Amino acid sequence: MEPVTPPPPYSAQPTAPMAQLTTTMAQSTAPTVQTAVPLASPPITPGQKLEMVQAELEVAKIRLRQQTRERQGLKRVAPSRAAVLQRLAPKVLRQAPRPTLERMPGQAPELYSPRLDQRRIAWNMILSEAHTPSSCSMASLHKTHHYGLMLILRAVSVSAMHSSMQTCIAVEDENGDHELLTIHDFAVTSHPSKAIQNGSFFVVKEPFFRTVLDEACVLCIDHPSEILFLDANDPMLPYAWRANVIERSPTQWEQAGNQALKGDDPLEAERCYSRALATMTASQAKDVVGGIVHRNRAQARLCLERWDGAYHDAMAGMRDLTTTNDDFADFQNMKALFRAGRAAYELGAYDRAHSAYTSVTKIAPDDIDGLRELKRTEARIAEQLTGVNFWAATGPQAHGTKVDHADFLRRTEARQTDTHGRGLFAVEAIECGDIILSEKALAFVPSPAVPESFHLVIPPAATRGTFGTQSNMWTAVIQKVLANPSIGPRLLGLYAGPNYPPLDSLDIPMLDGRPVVDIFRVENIIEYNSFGYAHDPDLTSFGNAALATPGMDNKDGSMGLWLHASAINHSCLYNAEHSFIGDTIIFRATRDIAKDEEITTLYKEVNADYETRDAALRTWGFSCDCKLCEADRTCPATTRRKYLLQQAKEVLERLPILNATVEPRSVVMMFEDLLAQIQDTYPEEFYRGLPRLGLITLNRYCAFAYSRNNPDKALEHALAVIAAHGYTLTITGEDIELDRTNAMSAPQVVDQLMNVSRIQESKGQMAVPSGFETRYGKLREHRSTRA
Ligand SMILES: C[S@@+](CC[C@H](N)C(=O)[O-])C[C@H]1O[C@@H](n2cnc3c(N)ncnc32)[C@H](O)[C@@H]1O
Repeated sequence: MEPVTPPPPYSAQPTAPMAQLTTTMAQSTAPTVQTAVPLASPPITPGQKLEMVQAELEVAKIRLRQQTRERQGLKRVAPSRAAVLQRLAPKVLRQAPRPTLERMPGQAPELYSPRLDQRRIAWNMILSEAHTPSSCSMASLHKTHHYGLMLILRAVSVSAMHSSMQTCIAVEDENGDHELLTIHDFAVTSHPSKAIQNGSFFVVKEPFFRTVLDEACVLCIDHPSEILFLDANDPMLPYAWRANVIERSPTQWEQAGNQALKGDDPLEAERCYSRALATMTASQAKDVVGGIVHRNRAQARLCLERWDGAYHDAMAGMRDLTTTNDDFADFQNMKALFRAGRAAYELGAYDRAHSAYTSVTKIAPDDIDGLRELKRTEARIAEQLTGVNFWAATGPQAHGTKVDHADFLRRTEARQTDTHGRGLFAVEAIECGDIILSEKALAFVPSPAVPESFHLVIPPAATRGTFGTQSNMWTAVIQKVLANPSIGPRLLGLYAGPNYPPLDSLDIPMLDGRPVVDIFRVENIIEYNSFGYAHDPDLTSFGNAALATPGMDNKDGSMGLWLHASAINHSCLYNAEHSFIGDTIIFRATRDIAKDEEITTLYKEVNADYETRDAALRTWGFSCDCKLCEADRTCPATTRRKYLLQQAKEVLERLPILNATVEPRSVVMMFEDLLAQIQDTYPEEFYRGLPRLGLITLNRYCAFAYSRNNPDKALEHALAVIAAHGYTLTITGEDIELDRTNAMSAPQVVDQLMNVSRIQESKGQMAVPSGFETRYGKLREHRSTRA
């Protein structure tokens, strides 16, 4: 079978030995950056980081282009083994402690992200040109190299760290040609030894070289499915390499698996159990010993968080009770059911978990563990219908990073929109303030433990680099989907940017027993769909901000990917606002939402200046067509407003100096004058009923300035802040009505509403506590609950 889309890096004409490949394509892997900053240096701001990232990107690309020109079309001369090992040596020496590539249960995500040498500001990696994974099985490939072909290689060194996300190792082929091989860490994670050992054998499917900055060319593997490890006695190996290993019996493999499981090595245990099953006949696999091996492999897979496989193994490990009726068989089935229940629970398949635990309680009605798990699962099933009250009794802070609650998604569904791709729609009316949905992340990564250091991943053709938490997210998502291919259809159904049209089939194909995942598509999915935790806890409307790191931008701070919520499109006049509790995202309605109305949210804080706002949204590949953007685009005064807003910004920056040198009253008068001019740039025919964002900041300042000695003026400016957010406040006698149709909720609105209430109280007009105050009280910490 030929690959559907020929990957660009392959040379068109395969030749014989590895040594004769030519370098025709500019593929690159940069060396790790040597920029050293002393440990005690002050923290680097996101802005400075971005500058460094851009500078590095430019330097790397210039050097790369130059070297590519020099090498274009050159016949490759195979380096000697000594030369290859010499190239590898410095990497081995400077190697930082390798991460544990497989995350163990209960281990916090940051512990398995690569630990960084703190003296380095960045570990960078320039990617290959994006290409699809090989779609060929081993049996369909010829035993040599390049497109349609494969290489069989032997490692001749220990592996070293090539970049923050790549391993490299010296290899040889059966002709005795030597090369350096770089492997994306994703591809190594499922290898039993967790790193490639000296002397190990493997097949590389459709291999290619890429040019690197400091070391001629290297063979490279990006997609995890393109490397397959072979046993020492595999018949595919050249005769001279093959070891005379005596094959173990199924029972011996099973015992080796048990030993590994006891020794806390679930990866090796899984490999041994798989070998035990592979060496059994079909009928053996179904009998008692086969059942034991399946159940044990289920346990190993639970430890590896391979829930899909764990569930199937556990179910395969069930003994048929119609033919056997003894206590031991019951005991074995309870084991299988507990394992199936746990795997299903972790996958969020609560109906399957419920059925497993119900069966447990049928076998042993008084089993405490069975009853507890059944109750827990029933609570999750109820939450899917009713939602979760995260604030009940203990409050949001009580939930850890990994929230043990079910998703609440039934009020919304994804549908096709006319112009924005898929969108999320309400299937029932939702009241202002109500929870629209809550969802656990497919993958969640907290901000790096060492914020001063960061990964930098640079696709060579792109103008953007990926850094910070986002590169850790990439690893987390790939690991999750490799371990649980059943997630594939929901993940691959997400928008992946303009270069990745929707797939015909969303199932993850299996080839040679391994899931085939296109890591470049997944990287784009993360880029377009993940949410970053707000970096300013003060701007977080509700939920806990513990995972947000002040001073970090989204790419550096905690972030996650939510499959259902990813269908939500942007609108500056949004009707939903999100926050986070642990790894759960929660959307609430900021106004009443009608049945069948589209749910929209803010992708980026809305800037009063249209050009700035539009530029930010264009990074997602669109221009917003909400009424506010439409007004800003067509209103002739938008340019003048930009000029005035710049003036206001400059004045505000000079505020401390002004306050010290000028009579405060004159500053306020200057602001009022500017406000009047900005107000003129919002003609009523364009902005009726819409927010006027350029009026917010200065009105807030004036409301504050007047709050001590001029309650009427303070009230006027407080009401102006509320109106500038798009709220229409109508006061008729004692009735106050707030029209939220085009409003933008914000903590400042809550502040100003409370200001209004205070001012009225000071004027002797006592407000009757209602709504917000009866629900949340008057305490300042509750200001975070939005209007
Ligand atoms: C997280 S996805 C949202 C779901 C997406 N529409 C889909 O089809 O799956 C983000 C992408 O949706 C599109 N999008 C979101 N809001 C939009 C808007 N207001 N106008 C046009 N496209 C929008 C953009 O292509 C953006 O990169």
